[in-house]
Amino acid sequence: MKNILNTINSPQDLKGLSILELEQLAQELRHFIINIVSTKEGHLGASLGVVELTIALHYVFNAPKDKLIWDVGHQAYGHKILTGRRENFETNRRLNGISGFPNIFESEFDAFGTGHSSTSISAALGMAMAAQILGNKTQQHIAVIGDASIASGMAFEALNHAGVTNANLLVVLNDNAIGIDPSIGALKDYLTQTKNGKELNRDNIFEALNFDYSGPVNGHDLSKLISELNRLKNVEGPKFLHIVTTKGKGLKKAEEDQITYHAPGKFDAQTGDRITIKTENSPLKYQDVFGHTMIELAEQNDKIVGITPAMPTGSSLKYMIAKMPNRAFDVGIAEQHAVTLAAGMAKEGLIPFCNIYSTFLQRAYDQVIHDVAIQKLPVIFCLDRAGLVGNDGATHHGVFDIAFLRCIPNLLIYAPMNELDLRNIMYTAQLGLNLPIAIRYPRGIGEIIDWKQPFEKIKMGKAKTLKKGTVTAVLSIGTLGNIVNFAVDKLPVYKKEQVGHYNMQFIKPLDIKLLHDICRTYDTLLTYEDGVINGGFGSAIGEFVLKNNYTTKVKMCGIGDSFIEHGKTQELKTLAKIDEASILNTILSTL
Ligand SMILES: Cc1ncc(C[n+]2csc(CCOP(=O)(O)OP(=O)(O)O)c2C)c(N)n1
Ligand SMILES: CC(=O)[C@@H](O)[C@H](O)COP(=O)(O)O
Ligand SMILES: [Mg+2]
Repeated sequence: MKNILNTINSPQDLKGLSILELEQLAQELRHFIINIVSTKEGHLGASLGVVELTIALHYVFNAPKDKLIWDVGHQAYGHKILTGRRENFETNRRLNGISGFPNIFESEFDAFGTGHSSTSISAALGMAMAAQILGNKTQQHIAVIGDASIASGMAFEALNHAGVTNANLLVVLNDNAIGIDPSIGALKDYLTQTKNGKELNRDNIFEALNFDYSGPVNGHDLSKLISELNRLKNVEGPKFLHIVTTKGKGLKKAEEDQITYHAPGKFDAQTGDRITIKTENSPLKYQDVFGHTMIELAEQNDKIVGITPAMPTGSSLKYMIAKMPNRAFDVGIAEQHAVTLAAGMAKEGLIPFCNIYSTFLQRAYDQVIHDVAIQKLPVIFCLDRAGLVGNDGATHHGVFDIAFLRCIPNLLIYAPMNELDLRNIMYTAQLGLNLPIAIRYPRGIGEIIDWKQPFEKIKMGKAKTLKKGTVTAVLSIGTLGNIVNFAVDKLPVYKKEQVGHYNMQFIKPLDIKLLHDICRTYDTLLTYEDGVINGGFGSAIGEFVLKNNYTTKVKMCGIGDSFIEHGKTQELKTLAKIDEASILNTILSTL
């Protein structure tokens, strides 16, 4: 049989195909995605689930003239492959390769950049309203959003607004009943009832919001999808199509274990078996240290509760959710709610550990200030994925948190250098700090195999002197300090004596006494952080030096004033000059 996928270089090439040919194309597209993701890694289940939808949308609509927006964008692999990126799809998420998410700089077919969830309806509505204002009557606007993403506040805000406009907007709800972890909440229950034909005499929620609702439609039935999309194309105003799909469709293992196969790493393309590297006698991931320590602490202190907005597996709060379901909560993709929920609990005397990926906390900035910090509520924020996260790229790096949190009064900020520090700060925080604290730690494995040591209390605002010197002091924050240690070790002996290294631990409050000593001793301070230097930890040190009229030189090292793209974390560290070799060179340049 002739391969059809190889003949599709743009959606125009789909237009003349029969339904049978489109169905063949769907199978080829699935295999193509499976083959590449099995070796190059990336998000799998979501793209497999929307293969038919992707083909149907590109068959019925005319992108790039019509605007197609993929919420989160982790399901857009099929879209990328059909829109001229088949040949370089194997560079997906790699350094200098294509992005794992839609990106307006990559292709005119990517109508809007995504990565963080629940933005698609607002963006599509904005485009639809722009089209009206600009007198463009023929352009179509489609937002494709998942069942977990539509439950987020931003999506509700957009639906609420769209319903009182006559904008030409189509929202396609791709309902597979799962996010990364199973979807949660009353809306999920409602959707389940709708799918089962049991709406229990309720009005349809989406019709109540003034959308023209249709569905549920089997999202793997190409002819049904095409005929429904063709009908909706000619309906005026906001429209809502509810489709039902299976995440991971077409790969048995991915259908059976949808959580793991959201982004499974390398696997055998035929059997679906994951290729895991044996990790015996290697350190755990920071996430697992967090997850197990939560249980340990919660067993000792019954005031402790855990909160995650939709990342129980990623954050490892899943262990506590499984063991203590009444004290650990997945609240769905709801970062703002997660923060204020934690504030409410803290106000009533509970000790909430609110675990949020650094990048997703950006969503809840006002809540951190308005609901937590102003009221000095002792919420313990565990900011997972702080620093460079690697292949997810610019939308996901946790590089802004130090800069955007440092300016908030009443908030303590701490970065552990290793697992023991992480455990000890978690222990210390739950003893009672009377202030909120943000604990930032990176994605991935740590440094220490024997991490389960007895807890020790950490002194607030105290840095650790790792090594004394005479000429240059390196001031580091977090796990980057380990790389600085390696770099310092590589210095020639007579130069090594000149270099001091301080693990500052607290970005706020700074260890002022030690900083005075350091400024009196050294000619140059080198600050190292895995976050932006504009406004970050280095800026804090620079401000200290300026305020106290020291003449000490300060060189700030970290992420500069540009977005870091995708690639292996190690590659990105090298680009940002926060890898061992660059640190060594920078230190040498100051001696
Ligand atoms: C604001 C935000 N919070 C969390 C995430 C992490 N995240 C990525 S995909 C996803 C689940 C999305 O589920 P759904 O919308 O149902 O799409 P599906 O994967 O099922 O296609 C989550 C929680 C994110 N990208 N953005
Ligand atoms: C699309 C998305 O936002 C998530 O799937 C994210 O890629 C998860 O990142 P981790 O792999 O670091 O949990
Ligand atoms: Mg889903």
